[in-house]
Amino acid sequence: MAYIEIKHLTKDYKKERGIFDISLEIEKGEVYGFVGINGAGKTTTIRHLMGFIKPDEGSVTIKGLDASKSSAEVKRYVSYIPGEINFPGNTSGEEFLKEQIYLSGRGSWNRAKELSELFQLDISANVHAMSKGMKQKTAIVSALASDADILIMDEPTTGLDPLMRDIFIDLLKEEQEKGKTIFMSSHIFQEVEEICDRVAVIQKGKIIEIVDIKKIRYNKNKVYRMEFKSEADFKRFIGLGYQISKVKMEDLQVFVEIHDEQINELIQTLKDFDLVYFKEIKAHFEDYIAQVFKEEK
Ligand SMILES: Nc1ncnc2c1ncn2[C@@H]1O[C@H](COP(=O)(O)OP(=O)(O)OP(=O)(O)O)[C@@H](O)[C@H]1O
Repeated sequence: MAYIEIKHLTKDYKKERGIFDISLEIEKGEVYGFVGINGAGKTTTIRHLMGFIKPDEGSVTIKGLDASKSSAEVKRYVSYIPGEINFPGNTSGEEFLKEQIYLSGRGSWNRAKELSELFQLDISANVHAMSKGMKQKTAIVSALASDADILIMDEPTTGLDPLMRDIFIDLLKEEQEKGKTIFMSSHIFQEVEEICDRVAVIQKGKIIEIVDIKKIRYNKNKVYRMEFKSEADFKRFIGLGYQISKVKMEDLQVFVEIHDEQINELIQTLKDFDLVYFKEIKAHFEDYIAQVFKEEK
């Protein structure tokens, strides 16, 4: 059984709003991304994982426990960062962090202090007087200091500046090395590509694609872009029958799609041509997803 198992999860808010028949399996130690545009259904799904809402249909189990029926027990293993942070009580950041460690019965204050320094977070400030970014950092420090087995995070990088986002991403990589299981939503494709093993894409409440990031990173089908010196060479190359994904006539440029095994043959062929340049176009999750969204429309 998967560590986190979402089975046919449905919450119908009517007028095509909500989530519909979502099934995902997240394995132990996996960093799993959940991406989609605003209103796609990320928060609704995550709130089911935390047992905050009951599904109309389907189920969520975490370590075999029903997230809805055994929500208190599930919380013993899970640290959660909500999308909208509203701190209870009228305390300082420090008091809040200490209280969370006390209430959850796990984690360490030393680690919380260390993380606060890393994020340059002033924990003497009252949680209600904190800026959006400070609140986000406090929630992140609390989640990471708790040393939970599973991290569930709803758009955790919202409100962080690029430097802080990098620090956060590095910390997640450390958590992953410790064997933690991470499920995070995001609308920033670049960050999920950087740290996730797999990514599910949600659109209008439905999963439209589950992407194995390694397959994009180590895809054996590559795209090469080349520019020819003369129009004659440009035309002659096009006539050779290679799989051409795009041409830019005015620049005499050609984009060729080719499998790694054929690359030597292509290079041999090109010896007979005058080129301005030849380079590989790196495939990114963002491009891949743009294509998926285009096909879905
Ligand atoms: N309690 C609710 N009652 C009615 N509709 C709701 C409720 N909660 C969410 N929705 C609707 O369900 C859809 C999914 O919302 P959700 O908040 O899960 O999306 P999201 O992907 O998290 O978006 P965002 O990135 O904007 O937070 C939206 O159309 C939203 O308006």
